[in-house]
Amino acid sequence: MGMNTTDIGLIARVAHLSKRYGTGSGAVAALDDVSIGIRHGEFTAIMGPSGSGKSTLMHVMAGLDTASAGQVWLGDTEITAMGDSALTVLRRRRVGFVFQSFNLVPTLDVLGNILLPFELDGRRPSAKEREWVDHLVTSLGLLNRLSHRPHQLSGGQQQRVAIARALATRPDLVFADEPTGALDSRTGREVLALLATAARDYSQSIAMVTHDPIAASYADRILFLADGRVVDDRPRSSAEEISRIMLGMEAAL
Ligand SMILES: Nc1ncnc2c1ncn2[C@@H]1O[C@H](COP(=O)(O)OP(=O)(O)OP(=O)(O)O)[C@@H](O)[C@H]1O
Repeated sequence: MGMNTTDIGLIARVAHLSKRYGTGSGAVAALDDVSIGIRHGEFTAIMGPSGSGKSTLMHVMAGLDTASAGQVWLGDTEITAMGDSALTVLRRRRVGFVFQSFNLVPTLDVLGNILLPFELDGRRPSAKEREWVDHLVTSLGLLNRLSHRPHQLSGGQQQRVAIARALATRPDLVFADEPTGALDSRTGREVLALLATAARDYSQSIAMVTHDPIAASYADRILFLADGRVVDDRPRSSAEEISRIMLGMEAAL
């Protein structure tokens, strides 16, 4: 309890986290006493069968949903103690998101979408931040697409824009929710390789929710959820090993 989250190499942490939906006999325990840490600079996959609580865990960790019990920290900030408006500011400044559906603003061009987090924070990027954005644009292969609108881009290109936007402010933690769910398998692998590179080269902490063993095989670490509980915690594993663990979990349900 005395140790700060960041002192122990964690960028986020949850302790005895529970989330119930509904009341009485219709109540569902989406999360049941979950305690985990997300390590700084790692690409962490959160896996589990449908209904195991993956999305709920991500939403509560990102301050998008409230906990029924337990605590959540982002860095040394306990977000379970914060109100809605403080959480909105924290999400804007310290968290990035990559969604299955890309969630780009259709009326903004690529550059406008990438710079949106600064816009929403009511400021312009500093010279250093603009340099970083230029670097991201180049390394993600978006340089000759900057004035295009999202509908003029392929799915893979749209997801690369979403990744650039998520990394633009160098957030403490990027949450990726089934980021390859809408992509063909080759494009999906490219996107996963980009996320893995962001963790390796930029020490970007990433937490990715997925039910796809191939996607999880790109992660440095894999947390397995079943029935709202953490049931396994593995270092980088092959898609075959991950599939075996998942099959074992489903057989046990
Ligand atoms: N808003 C809600 N109201 C009631 N029950 C909910 C709500 N959201 C989730 N649940 C329930 O909580 C449990 C966990 O759901 P969650 O969406 O977190 O699972 P998941 O692992 O992300 O599933 P999937 O892979 O299918 O998206 C499920 O039993 C689900 O039905």
